[in-house]
Amino acid sequence: MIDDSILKLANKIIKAGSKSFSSAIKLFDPVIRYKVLMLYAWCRYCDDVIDNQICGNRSKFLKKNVSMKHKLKILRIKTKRACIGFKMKEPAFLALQKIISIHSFPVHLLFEHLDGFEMDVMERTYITLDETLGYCYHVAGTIGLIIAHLIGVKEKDTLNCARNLGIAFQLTNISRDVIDDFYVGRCYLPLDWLRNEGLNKSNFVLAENRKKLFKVVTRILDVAEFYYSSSLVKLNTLPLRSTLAIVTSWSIYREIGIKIRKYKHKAWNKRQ
Ligand SMILES: Nc1ncnc2c1ncn2[C@@H]1O[C@H](COP(=O)(O)OP(=O)(O)OP(=O)(O)O)[C@@H](O)[C@H]1O
Ligand SMILES: CC(C)=CCC/C(C)=C/CC/C(C)=C/CC/C(C)=C/COP(=O)(O)OP(=O)(O)O
Ligand SMILES: [Mn+2]
Repeated sequence: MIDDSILKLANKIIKAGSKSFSSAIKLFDPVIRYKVLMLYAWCRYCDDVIDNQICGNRSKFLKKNVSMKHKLKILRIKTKRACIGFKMKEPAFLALQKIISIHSFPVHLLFEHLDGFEMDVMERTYITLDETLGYCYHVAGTIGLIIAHLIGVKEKDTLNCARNLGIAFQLTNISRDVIDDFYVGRCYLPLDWLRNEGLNKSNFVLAENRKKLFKVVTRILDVAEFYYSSSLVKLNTLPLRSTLAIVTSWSIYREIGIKIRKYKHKAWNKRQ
């Protein structure tokens, strides 16, 4: 069942794509780790295709001419084909088929995840916190739900904890990457909250506005705290190694937010 070549590649991808997650994943038991690695390979591939990157790294070698809309359409078609058993070529879709062949989970969550990419492709702006949370659900809450299914979670309350952890991670990710995201035309901060500080989606990035930006980001981190704490409620119902892996990723990623609070308006001078 465990196909070595795909496993080796997936390990390389998560090491390049995320120091944070590649360390925590080691604590899962081998079978769950394999499934989560396969899922990461698909997620990272989709994110890289849409962002025109390789493992999260901007790459000058990638061609820029294909429209993001077209790339998203292809991702949806290939994911659908992988789900219904087509013979796939790319490792990301072979990895996805590995999961589907050993563990059934609601595959509609894969398409809800891609719906989050559609918001990026449409260069969506987010007026209220609710709209920002909707984006977080699609790009990360769905991943939490899939991982919970892969761990064997069935219980609704526990699935909600997994969804909430994904949302907490994404709120942290938004806070960490707010300046970098601006330079690729993205702002996930609620425009209402920027307006409260006299900012807008064009000037929040200016050096003279960093202290005001930090006030908005602190509010986002406070919301993330709500999701971090609500994600722990049902952790004790999971197998021990899964709890260990999740608590480790919980602390590592949440630490990024603690560093942002510590460095305040200087938090974006280097990557936390
Ligand atoms: N200064 C930066 N600005 C934007 N992206 C960066 C920067 N440094 C690293 N990255 C991207 O983040 C990814 C991992 O980089 P790095 O190892 O520094 O952070 P990380 O701890 O892995 O982040 P994560 O929170 O994703 O685990 C890479 O995909 C890289 O492209
Ligand atoms: C609590 C229970 C029952 C289960 C836990 C379920 C899990 C592990 C939920 C977390 C899901 C998850 C890992 C979502 C992705 C979050 C996220 C912000 C990913 C971004 O990846 P990075 O590599 O950090 O970001 P970049 O793409 O910006 O580099
Ligand atoms: Mn990363």
